[in-house]
Amino acid sequence: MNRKVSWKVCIKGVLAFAKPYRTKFFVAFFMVILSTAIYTMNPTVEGMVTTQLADDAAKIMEGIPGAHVDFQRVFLILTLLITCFIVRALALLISAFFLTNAIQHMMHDIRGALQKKIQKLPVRFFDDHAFGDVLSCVTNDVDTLSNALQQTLTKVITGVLTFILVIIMMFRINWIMTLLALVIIPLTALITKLFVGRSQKLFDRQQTTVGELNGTITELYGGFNEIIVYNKQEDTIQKFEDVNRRMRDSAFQAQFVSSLISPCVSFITYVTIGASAVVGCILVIQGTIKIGDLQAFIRYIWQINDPLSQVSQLSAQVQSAFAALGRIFTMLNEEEEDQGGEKHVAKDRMKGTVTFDHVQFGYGKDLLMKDVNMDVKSGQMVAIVGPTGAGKSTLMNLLLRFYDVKGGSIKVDGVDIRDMPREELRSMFSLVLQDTWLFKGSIYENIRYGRLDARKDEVIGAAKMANVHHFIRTLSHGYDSLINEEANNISQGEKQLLTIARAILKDPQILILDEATSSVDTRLEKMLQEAMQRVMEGRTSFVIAHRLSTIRDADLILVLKDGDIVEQGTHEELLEKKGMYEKLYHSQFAGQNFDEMD
Ligand SMILES: Nc1ncnc2c1ncn2[C@@H]1O[C@H](COP(=O)(O)OP(=O)(O)OP(=O)(O)O)[C@@H](O)[C@H]1O
Repeated sequence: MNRKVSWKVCIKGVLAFAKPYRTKFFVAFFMVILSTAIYTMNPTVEGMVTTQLADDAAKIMEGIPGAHVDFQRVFLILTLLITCFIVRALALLISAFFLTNAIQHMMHDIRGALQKKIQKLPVRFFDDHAFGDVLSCVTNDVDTLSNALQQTLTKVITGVLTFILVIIMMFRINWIMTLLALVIIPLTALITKLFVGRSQKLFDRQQTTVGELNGTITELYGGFNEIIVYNKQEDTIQKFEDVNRRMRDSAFQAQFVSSLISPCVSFITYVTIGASAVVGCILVIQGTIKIGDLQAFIRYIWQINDPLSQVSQLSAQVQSAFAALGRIFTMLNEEEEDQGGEKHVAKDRMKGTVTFDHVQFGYGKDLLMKDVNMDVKSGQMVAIVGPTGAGKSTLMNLLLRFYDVKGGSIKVDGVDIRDMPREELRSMFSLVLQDTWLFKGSIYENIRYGRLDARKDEVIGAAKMANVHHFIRTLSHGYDSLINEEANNISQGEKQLLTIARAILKDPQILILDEATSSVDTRLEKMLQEAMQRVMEGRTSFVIAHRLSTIRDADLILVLKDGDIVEQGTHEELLEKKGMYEKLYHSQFAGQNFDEMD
């Protein structure tokens, strides 16, 4: 997902999420500043001890009467030093607590906002956004942002502050030595630029190989059974080995080149320290600076080296954090599905009549449906047949207002569905699809999803009507048996029976059924047929049909081809017409399904 909103929007957005926790952020950053200030003070205080001891020793050596080591002053400075350490440790602790607390609350809010947003997105959003992309936005991108705020932000603030304070402290000691030591900055920058440029390319290659490795693993594990059946284990190992080897080589090169930065920067630092020590010693001998100042100065060179050596790593983290920020706020600024009109259908007038009036529709610029008309009375059963890609699912997508018509209108109980609140429209429907959706939870919860306020006896009643009660009873935990995340611990037909029970429980005015294909055994197929007959009783139903048995009794059969209804009528009427339906009908005796026909 690419960023479609400006940085201004992103920054404003992130600040809005941070606002409720501003006091915590303020305390955390104040503590970070305090700890950095103490950190840069330490070398000077340590230097004071050395200077004191050196001065006292010199006086004793010179034999000055009364000369002695001033332990009282030494202890005073050491106490100051220890106090600094304690205060710094406390400041770091407090800042970590408040920062983590504020950031995790903020991430919780961002994840919640993303989830709310996804629920409000129009179905068409998922036509051009991969599911993986959306998933990665809610998980990976929020994680990247969290890490960036948690670690990178503190490191950047500490680094910049340390850099400024250390330079001030160095100038305070001696400006000549400082100018000499500052050579370290352009040299480090040069080395970093040189290596980062190279390692960035290698890291990109490593990332691409990681993507390939993921793809290969998904493909291989996803097709586990097929691979075994086709005896392709050896090929599989070979294929994996190939990507794995490339992964090893690219990871090695990337890591090796980037690991060179640190020793090179350290080398420059050592040379600078050596040079500073020589100049420093001369200045100490001349009496321009104290010995403790020299010691402090060398410690400062180390302190300045720290943020410098982290620049490349930090800049990569900052870049990926900004990329994540861009994706998050692009998602949060996506256009939501409008909630529909204000026209309500009174509860007692909800009958489930459906009219398509000169409907035109296309997913893109071209029209798939040019002129679709139908009139379905309350309680009628409508069968929809046609070859694959004819537009059967599209017809249902329009009825549920997943997409809006481009011409004409669709009316439910006499009201144009665009004038109805979407929620009200959808509350009139139940869906039973081939591609069943069950969630991780008990069977009871899965059926009750149809109507959350249903009593236990109503859930059991629905299961009985759906022919699935007996099956549930055979499970060791009955209605409390758990369905796992992939719902692969029960069969396809049983899953569909459960979704029928869910649909029955909802007691909708209109039902959309995608008839099961031949993937279930004869016994289950019979149970499914029975259950479907029961759920259809007394309500308007649309059945995307694949077999004859369902079609014969339908009140209306719609024959679709290339998006349009080419024939409609009852089974007998359509047979008499001797048109496409008759052709499809006879082809079924030859063993084909309707949707396999052209
Ligand atoms: N989200 C979409 N975006 C673009 N085109 C789509 C989309 N969904 C379906 N189509 C296209 O619209 C046409 C009708 O598809 P539809 O899924 O309605 O057919 P169908 O009759 O239900 O087919 P099947 O029996 O295979 O499920 C097809 O050409 C399909 O490729």
